This record gives sequence, C-alpha cells and structure tokens, in this order.
Amino acid sequence: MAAISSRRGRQTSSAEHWPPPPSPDLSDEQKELRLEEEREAKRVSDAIDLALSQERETRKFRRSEIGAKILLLGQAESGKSTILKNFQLHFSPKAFQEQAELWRPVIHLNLVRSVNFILNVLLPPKETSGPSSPRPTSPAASPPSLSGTISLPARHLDDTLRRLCFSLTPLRQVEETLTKRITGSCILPPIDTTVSYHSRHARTASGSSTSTTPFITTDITKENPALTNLQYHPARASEIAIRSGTHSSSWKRNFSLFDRLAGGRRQSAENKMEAEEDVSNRRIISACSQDIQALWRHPDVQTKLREEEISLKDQPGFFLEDVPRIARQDYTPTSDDILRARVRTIGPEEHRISMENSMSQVAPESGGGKEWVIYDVGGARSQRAAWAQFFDDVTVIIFLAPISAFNQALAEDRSVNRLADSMKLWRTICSNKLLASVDLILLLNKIDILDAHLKSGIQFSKYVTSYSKEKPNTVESVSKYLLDMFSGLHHQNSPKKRKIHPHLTCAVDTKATSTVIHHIQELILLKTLSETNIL
Ligand SMILES: Nc1nc2c(ncn2[C@@H]2O[C@H](COP(=O)(O)OP(=O)(O)OP(=O)(O)O)[C@@H](O)[C@H]2O)c(=O)[nH]1
Ligand SMILES: [Mg+2]
Repeated sequence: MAAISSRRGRQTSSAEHWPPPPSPDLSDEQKELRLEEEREAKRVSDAIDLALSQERETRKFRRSEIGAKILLLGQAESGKSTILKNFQLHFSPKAFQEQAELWRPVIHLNLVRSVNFILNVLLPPKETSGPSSPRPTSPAASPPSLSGTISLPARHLDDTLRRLCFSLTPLRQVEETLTKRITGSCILPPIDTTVSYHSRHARTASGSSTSTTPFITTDITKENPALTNLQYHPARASEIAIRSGTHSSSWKRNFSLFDRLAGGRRQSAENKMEAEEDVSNRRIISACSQDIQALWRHPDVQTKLREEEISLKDQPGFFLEDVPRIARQDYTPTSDDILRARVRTIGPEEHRISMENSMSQVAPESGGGKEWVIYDVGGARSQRAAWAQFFDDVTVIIFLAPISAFNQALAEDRSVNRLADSMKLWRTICSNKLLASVDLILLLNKIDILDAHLKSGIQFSKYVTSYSKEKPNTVESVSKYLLDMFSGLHHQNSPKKRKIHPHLTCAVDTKATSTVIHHIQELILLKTLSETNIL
C-alpha cells in the first residue's frame, strides 16, 4: 500500500497524531465529517495492509509446502505437455505407468482420426453424400457425417482402395464415440491448422533484419490464395482439444470408468454401456488393423498425400506406422506412445509431482523431498492471457520453442511464422519485470524434426533469410544460430543481468530428456538452497 502509506506518512509528519486535527475554519458538522472520512481511510488502509501481510504469510507457508513452482510456457504444440509427461515419468514412474490405460483411447483416437482424414482426402463428402455437400474442409472443421456410409464408391479409386474405403467406414463411428467419451461432446473441436510453408509459397524476404531478430518470411497467403481459405485445410488431421480442470487432467477422470470396471466395482447401466462401447471400439480397431495398414501402404494414397503436400508423419499424434501393435485388443500404451499422443491443452492445469525416487532423500531442507507443482498452460494465442496469473512466486519458467517450425504458419494466424511467434513470445517473457528474478530454462525443442526437415532438403535460409545461404544447412549450424538468436533476445530485453539455461531437446526421447531434467533439478535445488541461505 505504498500510495496510502506515503500519504499517511506525509500527514503524520505535519501533525503529531492521526487523524490530524481538522482546520479550525470548518463548522462542527464539517469537522466531524472530515474526521469520519479520515478514520474510514485509515480503516481501509489497515485492512489492505493486513490482507497483504496475510497473503505474504500464506505464500511463505505454501512455499514451505512445495519444493518448487514450475511454469511451462511456449506456443501451441511446442511440447509443454510432453515435457510435463517426462517429469511425471522421471519422478513418479509408478504413477505414470498406472495411468497408461487411460491414454489408450486417446492414442486410438489419434490413430482413427488419421485414417478418417485419409478417407476424407480420397473421398470428399460430396462423393459420399450427394451433390449439395461441399468439398471437405479439414476433418476438424467439417467432418463428413461421422456415422455415414460410403454408398457411392469413387470411380477414380482402384478396386482395392474402394474396398478399403468401404471396409474402414466403421472407424467413423469409432471416432464419434471416442471423441464423445474423451471430450464429453461428439462435436469435433474447432479447426487447428498449422500449414507448412512450402518452398514454392515462400515470399522473397525484403527489409532489413535486426542484429538478433532473423528475417523470416511472413505472408505466404498472398502467394497461395488457397491458404487464405480458413475453411479448407488440406494439410493435417484434426486434434482433440480438452478443457482441463485446474487440477490435473480432468479428461482422465472420464476414463476412470475403465479402472472401475477393470476392478469389477460399481457398474451402473451407463457405465456398462460405456464399457461395452469400449470393447466394441477395440474390436473394430483390431478388425480393421490389416486394412488400415493396407490403406497407409497403398501407393495411390502416398501419391495423393504427396500431391496435396500433406505430411501426416510430421504431425502430432501420428500412429499409422504402429498399427500392428496399437490395434491389438490387448494393447497397453508404452511410455513412448504416451509421449507421442496428442491432446491440446485448453486452460491452465496444475500438476503435483511427488518424488518416488531418490530425489526425496536429497536435502529435504532444500525442497528435495517436497512436491513440485507444475503449471501446464494452453499455448494458443487465445490461451496466453491466462499465463500471467502464475507468474507470482514462480521458481523457474521452462520456455519451449519448437525450432522445427521455421517453415510453418501459426494455426491462429496464417500470416505469422511459428518461429517468429516463438521469438516474440520469448522476448515478452524475458522483458517482463515481474519475472526479472526468475530462472529461465530455454528448451529449443523438436530438434529431431528439425534434423529430418533439413536432411530432406528444406533450406532453412529460404525461410529465415537472415541466415546466410552460404552457411551449412545442418542441424548443428542451424541450432547454434537459433541458440544465439534466443540468447541475444534475452540479453537485449532482460530487465536485469541473469543467466539463461538453454538446451536442445527432443521431448519424445525420454533418455535424452532425462539429462535435461537432471539439470533442471540441480538448478532448482541450488536456487532453493540459496534462498534458504544454506549456500
Ligand atoms: N518428434 C517430436 N515430437 C514432439 C516433440 N515434442 C513434442 N512432440 C509432439 O508434439 C505434439 C505436441 O506436443 P504437446 O506437448 O502436446 O504441445 P503443447 O505445447 O502442450 O501444446 P498445447 O497444449 O496446444 O499448448 C505431441 O504429439 C508430442 O508428442 C519433439 O521434440 N519431437
Ligand atoms: Mg499442452
């Protein structure tokens, strides 16, 4: 309460007691009124001071309860939730494994959506539901009648493909029921588009670049009017978006049903129906296993996807190459599967990690044996306003920048390059005065995809024109360049001098990520020790 205190301070210096005596020129009534106003102002001021001191105490108490408060930030699909899963796997492996069954429907839905997406590419709805239907947009924006049947096999497909399209029709129904079970609604989530910047769409860059901001081609839509049509997204399958509760993922609670049934406990009529639905979905997926594989391997499918410049393999939640294993009726997801499963985060989630391993024995006074609270937030633009509420009292921020996205547009605004968006976000976090004393861990993520892109011949310099064409188009050179860029942005914008802790990561590689988690763990320990004056 700086304003009130300073006002009060000034007044007490000009008068010996509080409230100061009213001016003698005032009438008795005015004097009384003035005195009452002063007393009221003091009451309010005292109440605010009390509330602030209580809040400080509560915070101190909470801080002593938890070992660290970690905030995961970064644009959508940067890998925040995947890093969170790594933390869970690293520190609470038993609890993580126990949840494996809950991920099965999500992984099945990821798979089934890829299949239905291919069917939509091969058989746009107008061919299945009559002349008045529009051409399919994305499966998310305008799914064909989910439970519809293919009554008019397309003449442009060969016999095998026509048969496959027909035999895989039940997967539409599976998508519908799984979506309903996971999201609580059969309405598919809104379109989430991340368009690849294909080289032929890239605009020649013009204008100068600053020393730390690379010039990145921005507006691809002018070159390619098809991309301005928000309704038609040719390049990717849809995703599941789930509004989670503040505490942990509430969608998992939808599936606790399976646990209950597995344990043979309460079976209401509804639960029984859902269990039957689950069994039926698994049977259908298993029965379709051979046909899904045949569809994915079919040369015409691969040609069509190539022609449409669709790379399903690069998309999150891609499981088409794991079908023999995943489609088995007795399938239980592995840790790797869980890390690769895609669920878009909507709304901040609080996760508490209790250390199951030796970490709990380490220096309890330094926070080693306490819970860590990790906040995972949605990274889409519409979600970012919710980030600031977690800035208070944060121990470390883990910022993820997916550096493979240098040739992609932001889903929310196709005129914005994803790498440019990441850099802008990073600059905003670095320059935030509230966070001036917070340790920043920078994860330049998806290094594996960056490597694959560069090896496939995509030229980094074509999209980031400040990167000289003469420089090698290799993951080593490009990642070093990006690391320098991000470090430079921090250096230029941080309100005070501090070190950042950068890492190149592949969040789906648990072994490599575990080294990074060790570093983060050490950093948190050091920070807590220095805060408690042990160091
Ligand atoms: N190949 C590869 N895939 C990754 C990597 N990191 C994350 N992914 C995948 O990318 C997808 C998106 O990752 P998420 O962790 O869901 O992204 P997010 O930042 O939480 O996204 P929002 O919740 O939308 O904000 C998931 O399917 C992950 O498996 C990586 O380093 N390499
Ligand atoms: Mg997420």
